Amino acid sequence: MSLALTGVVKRYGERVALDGVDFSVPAGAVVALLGPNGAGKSTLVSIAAGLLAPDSGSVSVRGRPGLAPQEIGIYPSLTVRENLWAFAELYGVSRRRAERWLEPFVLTELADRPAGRLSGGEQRRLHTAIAVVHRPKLVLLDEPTAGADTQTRSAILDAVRGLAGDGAAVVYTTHYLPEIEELGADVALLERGRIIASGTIEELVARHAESLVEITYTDGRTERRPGTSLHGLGDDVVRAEVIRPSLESAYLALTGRRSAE
Ligand SMILES: Nc1ncnc2c1ncn2[C@@H]1O[C@H](COP(=O)(O)OP(=O)(O)OP(=O)(O)O)[C@@H](O)[C@H]1O
Repeated sequence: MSLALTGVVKRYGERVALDGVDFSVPAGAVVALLGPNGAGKSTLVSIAAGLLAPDSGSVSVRGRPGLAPQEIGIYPSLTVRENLWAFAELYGVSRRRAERWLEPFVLTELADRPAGRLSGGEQRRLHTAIAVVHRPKLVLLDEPTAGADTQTRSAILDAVRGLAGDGAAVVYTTHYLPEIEELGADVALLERGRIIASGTIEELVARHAESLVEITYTDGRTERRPGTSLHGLGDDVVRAEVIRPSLESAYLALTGRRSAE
């Protein structure tokens, strides 16, 4: 395993952020870590990165992980190229090798621009490239596509596929389920500090998903009914959406929430 957490507990004062988590990722796998706000995803990623120590349990990591936290961390006054050089130097990676990351993250044409003057999406691509500059065996990406445009999203997804193809283990947190389906990633669902479900997308869908109709009424109430029938809806319905068995409906069945809620 490139990453293995066993029985990990983490508290912030009285608050239990992780409550006995077993989580492992083999080489070459991409595991999407899903869960509602406050479930403990960032805490788990920070522990895997070695930034936080668990209160109990054990953590085993192969090599020095590459971490892209939620908050973008770049040197704004340095150019894109110089940012890659600066982080490469920390890891003893040559400048030439560091620059190989320009292309997969669609940064070649921006290489000589100061990073502080890039758009949000461009900065996020650089931030992610920096995390992998030393070709880590374990890559930790905390909401790498938050607020990303289409180009950034697809560059990051392609890069993730490439990294896993080269044998890295990738942990990927997101609230956006279609990209998990696009990646074909395995899934671990965290809620209130516990892993409540894990497996391949197909396994989660087979075990937990059912068809649902989500009905929104004029007074703003929302109701979810099993099945796919739209018959017999009254005049007080403003919207009715059929949610077919999918990762989204499995997530809903497990957490009682839509993924974006
Ligand atoms: N530094 C901190 N001090 C106190 N409580 C914290 C701290 N960091 C996180 N928490 C709490 O621990 C719990 C887990 O937080 P965490 O940030 O790991 O969740 P998350 O799943 O990453 O959430 P999100 O999807 O909103 O990013 C939450 O209840 C949060 O309020």
